Amino acid sequence: SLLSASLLGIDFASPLMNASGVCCRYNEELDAMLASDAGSLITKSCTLLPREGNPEPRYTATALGSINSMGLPNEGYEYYLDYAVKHDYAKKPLFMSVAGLSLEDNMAMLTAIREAKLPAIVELNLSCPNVPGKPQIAYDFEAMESMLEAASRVWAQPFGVKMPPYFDIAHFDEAAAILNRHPLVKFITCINSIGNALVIDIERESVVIKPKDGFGGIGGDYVLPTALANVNAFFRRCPDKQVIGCGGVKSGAEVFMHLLAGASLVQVGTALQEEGCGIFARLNAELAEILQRKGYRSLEEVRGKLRTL
Ligand SMILES: O=C(O)c1[nH]c(=O)[nH]c(=O)c1I
Repeated sequence: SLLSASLLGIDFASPLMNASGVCCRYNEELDAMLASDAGSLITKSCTLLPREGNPEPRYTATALGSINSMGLPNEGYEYYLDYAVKHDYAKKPLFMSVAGLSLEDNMAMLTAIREAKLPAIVELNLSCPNVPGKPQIAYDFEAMESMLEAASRVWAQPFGVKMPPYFDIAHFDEAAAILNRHPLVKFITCINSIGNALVIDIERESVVIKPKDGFGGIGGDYVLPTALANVNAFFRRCPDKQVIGCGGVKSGAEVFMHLLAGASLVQVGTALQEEGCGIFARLNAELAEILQRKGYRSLEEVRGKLRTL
């Protein structure tokens, strides 16, 4: 149909899904995603053991988006593996986000998930910005290379990566070259939040989240142009891979922008957190209206068709 999409040869009724971290920590949230009009769903990034995460308040919405320093709160990988074992893959595809605190933890989780022999799609999170003392992997190119080499060896089947935003053409070039050296990396999700921003409330003359003196990753309107640039930069540099767009989606228009930039699927974070799962019916309808108005009959016809001047 008009909104059909595919990734790794798997079919999706809609290109839309949640961004990992939103509406996906607990079974009830994942079931709400399953019942929604999203084409697929992804679990909260998981660690070997359950984590409470950072002290609250650790998420705040603003007029232009959101700021968070959650600190990787999750139920531990076995909780999400249980969900993946029970999931009905004929209903809609399921992604698992993995964000171990070390290379060894990631290998242990990937081994356990591999041994479960499930059709779940793995998105390896290389960009968690809020674990104090842990620099995010994708800003350390040697660490990223090592992680991808180990994950390719251990997982030994297609997977994807969740990337932070880059802001320098030389960094797009180097990161893409590393990803292109790992053929099992079949999709790239761009972007994670823009890390370590600071939101100030002038009434209280204060920061708005407790962890890290108020420093946190931002999402929403703040990040849309950066997200589109990262989607298009990796789409241009990685012709053998697919790109999942994430960042600044709140209407059909931004979904359409991500598709033009090269996205195969599109994730929704801040707007989902604020509006709830009903957003997917609205976004599907708004996207369909744009496609019909412009005479497109499939997402294929739009993907990567961004014109330059
Ligand atoms: O603080 C978090 O839990 C978090 N927050 C984000 O904005 N992105 C991430 O990948 C993660 I793992």
